Amino acid sequence: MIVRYLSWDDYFMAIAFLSAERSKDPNRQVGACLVSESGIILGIGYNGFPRGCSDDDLPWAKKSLTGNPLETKYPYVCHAEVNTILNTNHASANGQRLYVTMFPCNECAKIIIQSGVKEVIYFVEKRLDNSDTIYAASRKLLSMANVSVRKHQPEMSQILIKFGER
Ligand SMILES: O=c1[nH]c(=O)n([C@H]2C[C@H](O)[C@@H](COP(=O)(O)O)O2)cc1CO
Ligand SMILES: [Zn+2]
Repeated sequence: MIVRYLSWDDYFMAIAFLSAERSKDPNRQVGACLVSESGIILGIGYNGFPRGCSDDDLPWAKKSLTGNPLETKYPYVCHAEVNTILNTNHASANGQRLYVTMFPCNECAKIIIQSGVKEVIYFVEKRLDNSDTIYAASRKLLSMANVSVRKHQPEMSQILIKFGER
């Protein structure tokens, strides 16, 4: 019998996808998975409001009806990459890889670089509104800091998880 098993890249990207499912952002769920050089998972995260800051008290809106930016999610939300790096359950080590469902913004790129991540593997490059500068700056910083960047090439087109007896 041939066993169908996941490649390492599909495995870690699938974990980033699964983690994204935890996000309460109604417009965009982002997930990430930080992996050591030897393939040990160091951290997992998704976009959400900071710990102790309730979704009941903060807005998920992209735009404010009154034009007040404090009535949108942007000043409050923690990006998936930042949560993942901060949630790491292990001392930092060389050669870390970060799997992300979406190409990181420039603010995340700074944190990725400073935390010692050596490679970013992303699934999609989404253009957010007026965001060209953000992604150009991100690419520039990652390249200057010698952080490799590559787009994930899935081997499996879908992974189905069924709860039940195995
Ligand atoms: O690098 C990122 N990582 C990340 O987690 N996000 C999150 C923050 C927001 O909750 C959401 C972006 O929302 P929107 O696409 O509606 O503007 O994605 C956004 C970026 C920007 O690329
Ligand atoms: Zn970001």
